[in-house]
Amino acid sequence: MPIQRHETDIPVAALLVAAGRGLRAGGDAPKQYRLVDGRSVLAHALMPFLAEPAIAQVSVVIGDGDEARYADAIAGLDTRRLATPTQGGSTRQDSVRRGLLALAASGFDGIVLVHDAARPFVSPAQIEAAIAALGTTEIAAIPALPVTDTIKRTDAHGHIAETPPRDRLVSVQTPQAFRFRPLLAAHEAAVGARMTTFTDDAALMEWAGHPVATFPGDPTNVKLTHADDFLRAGTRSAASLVTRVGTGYDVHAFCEGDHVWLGGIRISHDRGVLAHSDGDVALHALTDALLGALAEGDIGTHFPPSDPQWRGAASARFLDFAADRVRLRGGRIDHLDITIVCEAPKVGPHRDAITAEIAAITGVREDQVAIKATTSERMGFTGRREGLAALATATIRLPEQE
Ligand SMILES: Nc1ccn([C@@H]2O[C@H](COP(=O)(O)OP(=O)(O)OP(=O)(O)O)[C@@H](O)[C@H]2O)c(=O)n1
Ligand SMILES: C[C@](O)(CO)[C@H](O)COP(=O)(O)O
Repeated sequence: MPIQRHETDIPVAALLVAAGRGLRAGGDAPKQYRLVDGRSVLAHALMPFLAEPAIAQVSVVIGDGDEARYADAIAGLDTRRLATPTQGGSTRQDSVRRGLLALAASGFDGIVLVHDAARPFVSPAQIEAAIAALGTTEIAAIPALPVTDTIKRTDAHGHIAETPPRDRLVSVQTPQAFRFRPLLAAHEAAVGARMTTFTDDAALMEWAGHPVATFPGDPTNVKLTHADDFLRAGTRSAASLVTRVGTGYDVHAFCEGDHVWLGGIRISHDRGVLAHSDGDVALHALTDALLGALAEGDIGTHFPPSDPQWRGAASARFLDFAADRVRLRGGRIDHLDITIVCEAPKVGPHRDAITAEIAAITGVREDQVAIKATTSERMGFTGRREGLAALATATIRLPEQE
């Protein structure tokens, strides 16, 4: 697994706490496992962390008995940087502490981003802002938003006791960024001092005497807390993403050989294909379709044929890159449609395997992948069995603000 580093070369880990019971939200399952726009809240929250190149490791803290729900939630995600989940505690504070201890046991040290699984709308920009805000000098940095309502403190009878001046009040969110060792030490010290009612990790760091910096939060990065939040979440999620469609086309000529690669599958054939990479026309067309939907150039822009490192490369790498770009931009893939044009080899017997392979590479369900094939009725270069062609269409959704 390639471990990518923060620009200061300090390893960065993300810790998502998902062990709460969601009592205020109600429902049949803890809120992080409920679906918003076809995906669990936890999957929404995880995806931008899994796609962030600066993050080397993502750990999730889950509730006792939630193992099957967790397995369902992460199915189809890119789990290469996802650690085995840790069992949480009875409070958020205890769950974070347990997650930190598991990270320490794995030998981790560096920067940790602590995020609520109940905040599914976290953007790649907020994750990058958290890392940047910590920079090389801060110990803690948290996203903060100025409050727009007047905030009051009440007494035990519900009467107003105080109206603090609003100009310095902020409401804070996650992801909160910390130097790992001081955060773990603060958590351990708090347990030792029986200080167990902190509602965020920054409050723990304040208690331990550390300065906590702020950076601008994101009003859309709400925490789903009450049942009504789910009604608003469905609307927000659908409204904030716009549909983009991209198309791709690729051809390769046959040459001497005994197999071709099609849709990530090696198929025995009496010809090979002339290509710099493995010559998989289906994956090349699909990569271009995704890059087209993103308006981020084409396969040659990112993987120039003049670059020797791509000689013989598995085209799954190109497709994986394009699918990661969608996630990194906070988007999602809705549908992938491919038509392969050739007289031979026959695609039908391999359709299911190709579908499964493309779904696995791109992190979508198999029912979001359509594989079709046709001959060109013996006309043209495919009809004369001189080569293979593929066309692809990718439908994705991207955040509107982009
Ligand atoms: N024992 C706990 C309690 C909370 N959390 C996590 O901390 C985040 C913020 O907590 P909150 O919104 O309070 O979630 P719940 O505790 O699940 O909600 P409730 O208080 O309504 O039961 C959530 O991602 C939640 O899963 C956790 O990991 N372990
Ligand atoms: C961490 C947090 O999301 C920051 O706003 C918040 O404090 C969590 O509070 P809760 O009591 O767990 O809902």
